[in-house]
Amino acid sequence: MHIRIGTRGSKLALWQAYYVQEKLEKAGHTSEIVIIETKGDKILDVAISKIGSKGVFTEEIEAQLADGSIDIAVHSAKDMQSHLPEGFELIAFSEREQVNDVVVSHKKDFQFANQPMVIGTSSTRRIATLKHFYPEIETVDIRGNLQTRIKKMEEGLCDAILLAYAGVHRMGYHDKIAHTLSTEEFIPAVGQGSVAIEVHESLNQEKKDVIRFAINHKATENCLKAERAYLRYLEGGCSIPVYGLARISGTNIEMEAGIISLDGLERIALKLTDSIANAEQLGTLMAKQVLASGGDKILKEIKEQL
Ligand SMILES: NCc1[nH]cc(CCC(=O)O)c1CC(=O)O
Repeated sequence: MHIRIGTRGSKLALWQAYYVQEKLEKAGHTSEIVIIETKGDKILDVAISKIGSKGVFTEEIEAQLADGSIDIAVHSAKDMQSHLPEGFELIAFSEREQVNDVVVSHKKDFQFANQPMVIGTSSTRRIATLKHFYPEIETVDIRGNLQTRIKKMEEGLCDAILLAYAGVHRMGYHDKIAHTLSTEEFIPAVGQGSVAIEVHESLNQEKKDVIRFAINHKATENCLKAERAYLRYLEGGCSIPVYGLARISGTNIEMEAGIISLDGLERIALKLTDSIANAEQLGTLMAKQVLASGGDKILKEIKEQL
């Protein structure tokens, strides 16, 4: 079968598209990559929260899925909204790689610790978590793709930056990893480390099946079902510091998730377990318990502040 793969043109997005292409090829399918520029790629100097975060990196891609110009779109799973627009669905999740956030530094003798230093990150989740566990550390806003961020750091903006291991690994910057953050403190963003395949419901079923068979990793899919159900119930957009990580343990799924106030003072992190078959219910139950444990108040405050 021949599959047309739509993707953004950033280096990370292209890595993901080639990764999917390779998996399709191994399963005996040919494919081509179609690069699509989105509004989010064109507007570089305005904070995403100001353009309205919904769909700025996906609208143009979804238009091509809907009219059949492309068969699938490839995304970082963690960048996908918890509610997709009507008619779109995620049909596969690639095997998740190491989920941790990492500290990347250009300084040879860099030591990550709770002592004065400047760390670059624009993620509200990472900023609040640093404030909670490492109050001595100062943060500075840093934007752009990985290459741009590393350049800004080397030019002196900060001592180190916080990134997802997955992106650092995909871009080949292992040698700059100074420290791997524990998932106990830095619970990652929902979906971190997996690549998601989006289609329009009109795509023919045989193609959907073939693509799912070539790319989907069942254990990752179950974990992401729980995590995305959690995010969906909270209606947390990407600028809200909620986190959630599910892992398979035998026939069970173990989930750790919560929310943190923007100043880092109030942090909720709960653990729940259920059987794999109840992955989605587990995510929803987690959201209800996080809200009931004070998360509702934190979420309300965050929405007022952002
Ligand atoms: N928010 C941007 C983004 N989207 C996906 C990744 C990395 C790859 C992944 O986690 O799947 C990153 C960079 C980062 O957070 O450091």
